Formats: sequence, C-alpha cells, structure tokens
Amino acid sequence: MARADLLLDLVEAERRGDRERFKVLVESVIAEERANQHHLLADRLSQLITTTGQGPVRDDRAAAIRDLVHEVVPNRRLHELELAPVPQRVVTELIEEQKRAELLRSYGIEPRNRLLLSGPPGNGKTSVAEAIAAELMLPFYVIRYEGVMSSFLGETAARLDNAFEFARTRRCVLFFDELDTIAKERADEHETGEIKRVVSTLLLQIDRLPPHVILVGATNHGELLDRAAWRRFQIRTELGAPSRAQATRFLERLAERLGGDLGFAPRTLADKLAGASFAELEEFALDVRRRAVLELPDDNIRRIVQERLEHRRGQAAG
Ligand SMILES: Nc1ncnc2c1ncn2[C@@H]1O[C@H](COP(=O)(O)OP(=O)(O)OP(=O)(O)O)[C@@H](O)[C@H]1O
Repeated sequence: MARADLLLDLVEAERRGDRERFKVLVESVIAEERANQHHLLADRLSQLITTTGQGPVRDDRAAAIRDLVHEVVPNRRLHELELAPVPQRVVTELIEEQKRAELLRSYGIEPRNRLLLSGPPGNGKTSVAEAIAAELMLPFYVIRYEGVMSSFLGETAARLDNAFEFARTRRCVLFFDELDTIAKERADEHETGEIKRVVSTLLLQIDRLPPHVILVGATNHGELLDRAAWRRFQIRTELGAPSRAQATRFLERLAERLGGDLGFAPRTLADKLAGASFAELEEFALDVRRRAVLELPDDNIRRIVQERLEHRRGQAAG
C-alpha cells in the first residue's frame, strides 16, 4: 500500500475505534520495515502492538518462538522442479501476484496468499513451498509440531496463536507440513474437544492472516483435513507421482547434474521405476552414481542398476 493511503487508513481505523483493522495495518508497516532491514523500528512497533499495557514483552519470547517455528534457508528454485501444468501455473500465478502486489492494490485487489498442496509423499510439496520463498526472496518458516503440540489442555491452541503472531509481522512463507496433524476433521466423533479448539484457532488465525504472509499447507491425506480449513485456502492443487514423461525428463536432468549415465536411457529407467515418487527416483539415481563412482568404471553401471532394481522389487514384494 502506498504510504499516504496507509496513513489515511491508519488514522481512519483509529478514529472508528477499529482495533482489528488498526493492528492489521500496523503489522503491514512492520513487515515492510523488516523487509527494508529496519529491524529496530520493526521490533519496537511489534512490541507496542503485542503488549497491551500489561507490562513489557517477556525476554524469553524469542526462545519460545524458536520452539514453534523453524527458519530454513530457501535454496530450491521453481525452475528446478518438475511440475505438472496445473500446479506449475497456479504456483507461478501466486508468485507473480505477490511480486506485483502494489499494482493489484492500486486497483483495490489483494494478492492471493493461501496455498494448499496435497498428494503422496516425495512429490514436491515441501520443495514448492521452499521455491516460493526463494523466488520471492522471503524467509521460509516451517511450523514445528513437536513444539506446538502440548499435552496440556488449551496450551496447543495458545502456542499456535503465538506462532501466527510471530509470522504476522513479517513478509514470509509460513509452511505447515502434514497439516492434517492439527487440522483434522472436527466432525470425527473420536476427536476430543482439544483438537476442536486447535482447529478453531487455526481457522481464526488463517482468517486474520495479512496478505504479506504466504501460508502454504501440505497434506498427504486431503480427505482427513477439516473441510472449513480446506476451504480457507484460495488455491488448492495436487502434486501427484510423476507421469512417464515427467519421470523421463527428471532422470535426464539428474543424469546431467550428476555427471554420468544411469545405466539405461532415462525413458527405459522411467519405465522400470514406474510408480516411484520424485524423491525415490532421485534417491535411486544418487545411489547408482555413488556406487558407480566408488566401485567400478562406468561400463559396469548397468549391473549396479539391475541389482538395485531387483532389490527394489524384493522390497515391494516383501
Ligand atoms: N516435483 C519435483 N521436482 C523435482 N524434484 C522433486 C520433486 N518432488 C520431489 N522432488 C525431490 O524429492 C525430494 C523430496 O521432496 P519433498 O520433500 O518436496 O516432497 P514432499 O511432497 O514434501 O514429501 P513429504 O510428504 O514426505 O513431506 C526433494 O528434496 C526433491 O529433491
């Protein structure tokens, strides 16, 4: 938002006594100042809106946040990933909307900021979230469930609140892997009151999330996800196992990157490894190259691949 508009909105919110709107606007100022490396000012403003006149912010707050949110340096780029046309398009659109948020805002429209990725393990959910952070040059924060989940009644919801409060004043990508662990369907009769409270907190926080925080949720079990949580995501897309063509391209790129052949033409190997995830294909190729480098000259590589394929078949059968 342009500075003049922001100031006007701030004064207007204050005049109307709209505390919620006022806080959202100050949070966007904080995020902007942080992005401009004005950390002292950002921290001071953050303290002013998070303390409610009941005393200073506790010194151990930063340490507590570290238990809830883990910062990962985002290295993966979007062009390095092999994505089907639909996920490729929606993720590219989200990035563009965020990059050109000012233009959208000048038309009174906010960029989208809530993306749900579903699909079987090892097909790029974490990688896509990380690539979004890298493309937008934003910090990448991963929720740590071991820190958020507490056995004390009511504590999990409070910790979740804290994690969101932390993220709200930063331009960042906030990543919830295995979202279904905390956003389980509330209608499930086996679920306790506690999980219902946690899901309600999550929904409330998602609703209050400013557009400069990009929320990415990932789940292997979309069907287990609370429907209201599922609906909160403006973009929902599936990252499935690779098709034959995708697996072939991925193996071609891997062979090039690993600087050696993989025993078979990528297309043949893709057929032999049909059904494998991207992560499994990558692990297979790395394993073959590792043995090839350490053990044998390249002309015996096919034997290594055959052994590995038999081992894989044995594991699948067992
Ligand atoms: N679509 C893809 N394109 C390129 N590489 C991929 C892709 N998907 C997965 N990989 C490779 O597999 C590894 C594991 O993938 P990633 O952690 O992103 O999967 P995930 O879907 O988040 O899995 P999980 O559900 O187990 O968390 C990545 O580090 C990456 O090297």
